[in-house]
Amino acid sequence: TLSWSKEAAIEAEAVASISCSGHGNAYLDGLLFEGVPVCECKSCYGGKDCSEILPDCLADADSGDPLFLEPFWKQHAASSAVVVAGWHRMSYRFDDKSSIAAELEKCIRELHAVIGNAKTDGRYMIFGVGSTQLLNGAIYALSAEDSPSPASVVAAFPFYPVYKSETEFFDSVEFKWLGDASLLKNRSDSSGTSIEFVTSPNNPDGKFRKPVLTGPSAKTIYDHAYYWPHFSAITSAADEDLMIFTLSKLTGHAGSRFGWAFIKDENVYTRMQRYMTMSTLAQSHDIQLRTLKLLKVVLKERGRKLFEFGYKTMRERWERLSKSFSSSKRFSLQKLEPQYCTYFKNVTGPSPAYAWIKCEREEDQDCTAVFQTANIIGRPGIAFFGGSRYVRLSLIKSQDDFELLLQQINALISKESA
Ligand SMILES: C=C(NCc1c(COP(=O)(O)O)cnc(C)c1O)C(=O)O
Repeated sequence: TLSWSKEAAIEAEAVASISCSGHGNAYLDGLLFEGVPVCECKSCYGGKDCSEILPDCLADADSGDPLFLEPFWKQHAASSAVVVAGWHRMSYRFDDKSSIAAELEKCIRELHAVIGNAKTDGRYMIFGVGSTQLLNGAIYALSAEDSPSPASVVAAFPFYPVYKSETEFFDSVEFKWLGDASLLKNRSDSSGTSIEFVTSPNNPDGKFRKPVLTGPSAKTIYDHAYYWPHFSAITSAADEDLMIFTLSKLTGHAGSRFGWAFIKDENVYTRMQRYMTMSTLAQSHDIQLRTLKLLKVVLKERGRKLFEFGYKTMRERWERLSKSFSSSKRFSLQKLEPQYCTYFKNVTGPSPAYAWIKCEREEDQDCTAVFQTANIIGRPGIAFFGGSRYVRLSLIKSQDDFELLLQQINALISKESA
């Protein structure tokens, strides 16, 4: 029979039972009104129980907030919840003096083996506060301390903007943001070390990528945030010296801030460890416990439940979006091909996290503005160094968000024939 944990379970279920009309949630740490947490409504819904649709609401497709997976976790409420004892792992370190939970490390390695998206043997693991922290940790780790000139940090256009903004923010003598990887394509090897971010599949266009730069002084950080069956066919197991993944795009728990890296070279690992120690000392024990609980759900039936749900959701969204754009001459979507997926053991159709839209008309120089006039908020193409003729629309938010986005897109495209 339950004893000390009963109160926590009762409290959690009481809050979960507050109805927000399916268009919002009440949370244990939510704002209290008359002692009860209020409903926090999804965008474009309001009222005490989120039952009111706000008039003339904008379709916000700016952020890659992965709420498309929330329904899955509600369907798996019992197996994905965890009660955290007040005395849970209070020490800075685990008993074996490491900063990462051995069971969680084992579970993550097993997950990659089951999905077949990465080789993890013979590699060290580091946990980070989101992969955001690991990205700069990797830059620091790959920049040589004794080099006469700073390492040049690059990425092929279009690329995830944080690579530039984070590298410039952590302004260092050891590394400098340079820009497009092609700038260094034909350089002589004497021009120092380059560190290239390779995002595969890519954000914003979902395409598979290889490094632009090769050779002994070209180092590469593989960002595989989206290399999961929700968004991409698994074509082979990534087998690189430095690979980064994030819980945000695997389970959708962006707010938990948990990412991990696999590193082959011991010196690079040691330097990255030093970066993590200097920046956050260690990764939260609370989030490691929760991540373990979530990944045990993912691993049930070799990931089938989560990835069938994720892929089905994203595939259907892409099919509906592609159908809408097929009748447009004004806008075009990125071209993605079906691929054989070694995980589903079948050919799977494109299901990218983002639409990377080009405005084809001569006069539509500012594509973001064109969508803004149609009450659609996208992320400007210039943010990815893809040019102002492009705009990125997030396809991974909630179903409410996607339905409103599609409604506004259909209205915009229908005006072409008017
Ligand atoms: C949320 C968004 N990107 C997250 C992201 C991240 C950061 O994810 P974390 O939540 O910090 O683990 C890392 N790498 C790539 C390629 C990403 O796209 C976005 O592009 O809107």
